[in-house]
Amino acid sequence: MAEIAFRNVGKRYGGTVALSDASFTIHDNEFFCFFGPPLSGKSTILRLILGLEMPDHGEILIGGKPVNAVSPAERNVAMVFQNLALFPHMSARDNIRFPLAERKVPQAEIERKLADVTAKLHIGHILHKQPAQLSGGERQRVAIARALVRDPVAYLMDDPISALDARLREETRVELKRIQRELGKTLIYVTHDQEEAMSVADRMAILEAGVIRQVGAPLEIYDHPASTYVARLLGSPMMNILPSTASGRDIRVADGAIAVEGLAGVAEIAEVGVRPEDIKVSAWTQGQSGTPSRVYEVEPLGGYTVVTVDAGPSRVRALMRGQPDIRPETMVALSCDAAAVHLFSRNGTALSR
Ligand SMILES: Nc1ncnc2c1ncn2[C@@H]1O[C@H](COP(=O)(O)OP(=O)(O)OP(=O)(O)O)[C@@H](O)[C@H]1O
Repeated sequence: MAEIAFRNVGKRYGGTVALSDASFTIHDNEFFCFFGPPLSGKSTILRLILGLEMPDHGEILIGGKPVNAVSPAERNVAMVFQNLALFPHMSARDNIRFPLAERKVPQAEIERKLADVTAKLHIGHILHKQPAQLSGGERQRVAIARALVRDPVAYLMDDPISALDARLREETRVELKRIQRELGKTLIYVTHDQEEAMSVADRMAILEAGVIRQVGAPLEIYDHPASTYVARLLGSPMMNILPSTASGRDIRVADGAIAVEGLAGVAEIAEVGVRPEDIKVSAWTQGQSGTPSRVYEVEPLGGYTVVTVDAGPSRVRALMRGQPDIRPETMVALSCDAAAVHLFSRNGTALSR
């Protein structure tokens, strides 16, 4: 059992709060991501799990047992190096054997573990190669094999693919997800890339300045962000957060520039959120009811198009499929289904209706 849990864990460095009263549980065999902007506390969490840092307060549990007083070696969680670095002068085989040879594990046991992990990761045919002769995906499998050979209860990765170019990053994250599924081991993963977090994680925790703001499955958080902070972090283009005014129970969004049929509000509402893919854009025709808006810019991206519109006091982005016939400076009508609208209070927390 490799469930990893934090109970009210806090960590300061001098006057800086790196992690504030964090509580979460990472389940066994889960691909769990920590996601947040730079300096939000992601690496601090990994160092606390590894035992490289001690919490100021709170309890860390691995497999149900408190480990605050347990040394890093005895915790048996493995860190996969940043950018999946391998020793360049060693073959894949020697790279994988290294952590065991270093610990003076008997030769026969090294060979047995090597055979086991190579079979699991399907890399038997590349063991003789040097890292420079391997593809990005193969290097990744070898780097993971080197971490796994110790048979850790969980393995940790700190922004492991951030230095790769965009295309290789996309390939690598698919590969990572597949490897984790095949191995069925707990993988704890740090990234500052929202698309990467969404694509790989079974569940994720979103951080802001040392505070965990929301924990859940990526799509659950995407569909039900608990705050404007979280809403803005997930999705590209990001969610439009728009001022709203309520008259009675009716809500006017962006001074009426976005028509939302049947949207009923709650008293505390201050802002509404609408995802770009939920905004409908249609050409404005003279004499039509509602409020026209001017198209500010159009970005054709092939499979879809981003249309930026000056809607009342706000600039709104809409994501449209394909290549619609919409030009800059023309007038359009904007609308949205009531069900797709998120309501937020003045302090940015989500309101239920
Ligand atoms: N050893 C340290 N000494 C002093 N302050 C530290 C130390 N390690 C982290 N911090 C501070 O703690 C906070 C959290 O840092 P942390 O490295 O955990 O963030 P992060 O989200 O991993 O950032 P990044 O994405 O840039 O790696 C930051 O304000 C950082 O400056």
